[in-house]
Formats: sequence, C-alpha cells, structure tokens
Amino acid sequence: MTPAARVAAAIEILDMIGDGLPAEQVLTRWGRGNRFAGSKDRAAIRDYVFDVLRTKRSTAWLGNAATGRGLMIGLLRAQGIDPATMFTGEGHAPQVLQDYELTPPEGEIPASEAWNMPDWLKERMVEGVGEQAEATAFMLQERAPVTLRINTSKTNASDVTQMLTEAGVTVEANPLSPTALTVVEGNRRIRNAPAYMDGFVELQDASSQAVVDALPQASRVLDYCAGGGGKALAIAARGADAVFAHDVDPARMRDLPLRSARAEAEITELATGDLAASGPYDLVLVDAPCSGSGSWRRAPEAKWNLTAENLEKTKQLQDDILDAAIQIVSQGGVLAYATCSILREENEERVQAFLERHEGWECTWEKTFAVTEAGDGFYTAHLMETK
Ligand SMILES: C[S@@+](CC[C@H](N)C(=O)[O-])C[C@H]1O[C@@H](n2cnc3c(N)ncnc32)[C@H](O)[C@@H]1O
Repeated sequence: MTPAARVAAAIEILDMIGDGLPAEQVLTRWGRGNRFAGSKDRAAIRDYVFDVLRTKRSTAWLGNAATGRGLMIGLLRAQGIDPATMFTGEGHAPQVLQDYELTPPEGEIPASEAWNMPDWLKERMVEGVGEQAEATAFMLQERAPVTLRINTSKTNASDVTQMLTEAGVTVEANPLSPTALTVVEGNRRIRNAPAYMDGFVELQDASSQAVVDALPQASRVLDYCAGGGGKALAIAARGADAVFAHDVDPARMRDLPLRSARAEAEITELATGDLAASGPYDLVLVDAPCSGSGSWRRAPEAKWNLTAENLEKTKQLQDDILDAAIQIVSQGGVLAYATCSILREENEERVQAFLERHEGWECTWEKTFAVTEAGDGFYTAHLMETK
C-alpha cells in the first residue's frame, strides 16, 4: 500500500470507531476484509489509529473536524506532515482537501483540547495527581514503552539480551525493575523471537514488574484478579511454594496454561467457589479492575469511554473485592492492593476506606508510580493486621 492509501484506510477505520465500535474489533475486521494489506501496512495503519485515539481532541482541533478524515488531517499536521501531500485523490489516496480543511485553526490550542481527555476527567486528574496533572495528561498522549520481563527462573539479563539481539530485538535495562528490559528496536520481532517463544521473556509493563518486586516473599500466594496472569507468572518466577490464580471471569485466564508451560511455571487456577477451601494464603494480591488511567497510552479508548458513573461503580467494586479477599488471608499474612490507575480516589482513598471498615488492619507500605517513559502509572499498597 502507498503511504496515502494507509491514511485512507485509517480514515475508514476511525469512522467505524466513531460509530461506536471497539478499535481492536474494527482493526481485525478491516484486516480480514483487506487481505492485500501486508503486516507492515497493518502495523502502520494501527499506529495511525492509536496515535489518533490518544490525541483525539487535539487532532480534531488541528484537522477542523472529529471525523476520520479530520482526525487524520490533524494527526498528519501534528506529525509535521503537510496533509496535502497525502490527500491527493490519486489511486487509493483520500480525496483532495476541501477549502475548510486547507489550513489549521489560528491561535493557540485551548487547554481543554490539548489535555486530550473529557473535561470532567481533567478535573479528576488535577485532584488525582495534583501539580503533575498536566505533565501526566501529555505523557498519556505518547506511545507506551514496550517492555519485557526476564524470566529469572530460566535465564539472566545478559544471556537473554544476547538471545534477543540475535533475533533483531535491541533492549536496554529499565530503571523500574531489575527484571525489566525496554525494547529499543525490533518491537515487531518479539513474538517470533526464540527468547519469547521459549518463555525466557514475557511482555509486561515495568511498573507491573515493580509491583511484584515489592511484594513480600510468601509461601502460598493467590493472585485474586489474575486476568491474563502476568503478575502470577512474575510471582512464580521469583519463587513461592504454591502460586494460585483466580479471576471472576475465568475466560480472562484462558492463555495462562500456555504461558505457564512456556515459562515452566506452576500455577494452579482456582474457581471462585474453591478459593476458601484452598486457602488461606500468606499473600493475596488484588490487582483490581480500575479506570486504567495509568495505562491509557496502551488502551486510549478507555479514557474517552469512562464516565463519572462508571468510575463510582468501579470504586465500589474495588471495595467489595478487598472485603472478599481479606477473608482468605492467613493470620499474619499480607493483602496487597494494586491498580494501574493514578487517581487518588481509586488508590489511597480506597485503602483509607478499607482501613476504616477493618479495624486492626494497617497499611504497612504504599507506592505510586507516575506515568513515565519507563512504565505505566500504578499504585500499590500492602495491608496487614496489627497484633
Ligand atoms: C487489572 S485486571 C488484572 C490484570 C492482571 N492481574 C495482569 O497482571 O495481567 C483486573 C481483573 O479483575 C477481574 N475481576 C473483576 N471483578 C472481579 C472480582 N469480583 N473478583 C475477582 N476478579 C475480578 C477482571 O476480570 C480482570 O481480569
């Protein structure tokens, strides 16, 4: 495909997303319906779509419209490319620019558009991260780093770096965790690299890894909200007598057997009804469902879809999950709470509310990870019963 044809494809896809369809679904459907598009074309189109989704308000402003076409005009302008060079109407290129599209709006972009989030969220962000709010809003508009976790039960940093280099993947140490490697070059080669296919590395955000690094060593560990099992796998790699994984939606754990086999990790999946019988656990990690505000670079649709009402429901769910998880923590054990959110109301305030509900418990440690070039925004706290 020509560069302009890729722009035309991104416009078509963005219009479908604008009609309310999820981006991943539209991209998959588009790929199936357009088999002529090679992997490089699909990757470039995907990058366009996600770059727009992270910056929808400012690109709409720059392109004079929130349509797929306006958004792509705006994105090209933001990237320093004159849209007229792509909108030629030749071959599969988008139609030539109309008069109203020829020039960007005059003056400075209003803050409401530059922050690239709904207005109500801007307020919450200011409450949530204080003076870091603006910098965070801008950081959330960048592409997220691609990070690997070294499976220390099978290899070490220098051997795996060598393996990755041989497969065309260049990595560097990540400051957030000794197990984390940031991919500098060769992102798209990772999944075919022997180091990945044979379980020497996993794809995992560096802050997620740091959350696991900070957990106390424990004998029987339960990952209560395991999802795909990324944290359960990291816990198993550090070593524990038994690691258990649970999710209210077991389908979320469907890839875990394959991932565990690749990593040579032993993880026992538990259904909700079996949690108590297999317990108690010295360490229960609640990696709670959340707004995802710390990882909106990876899932930008979430910031546009979040509503104040949903956020309230999520906070209630966070409280409910902690109240269920406390029941199966062993005497003297640790209940660890984590979210990939940077909003105080999902983090410190949930811990505070928990401590108010559970007399005799205290927060022994907590940490917030800002959204940075090294990793996603995260929060984690350790809760214990005082003697
Ligand atoms: C943030 S994700 C977990 C991510 C995962 N730990 C990882 O590292 O990849 C939150 C998970 O909590 C699960 N969940 C939601 N409500 C739950 C509940 N009441 N009990 C247990 N898990 C729940 C969701 O299905 C989702 O998979």
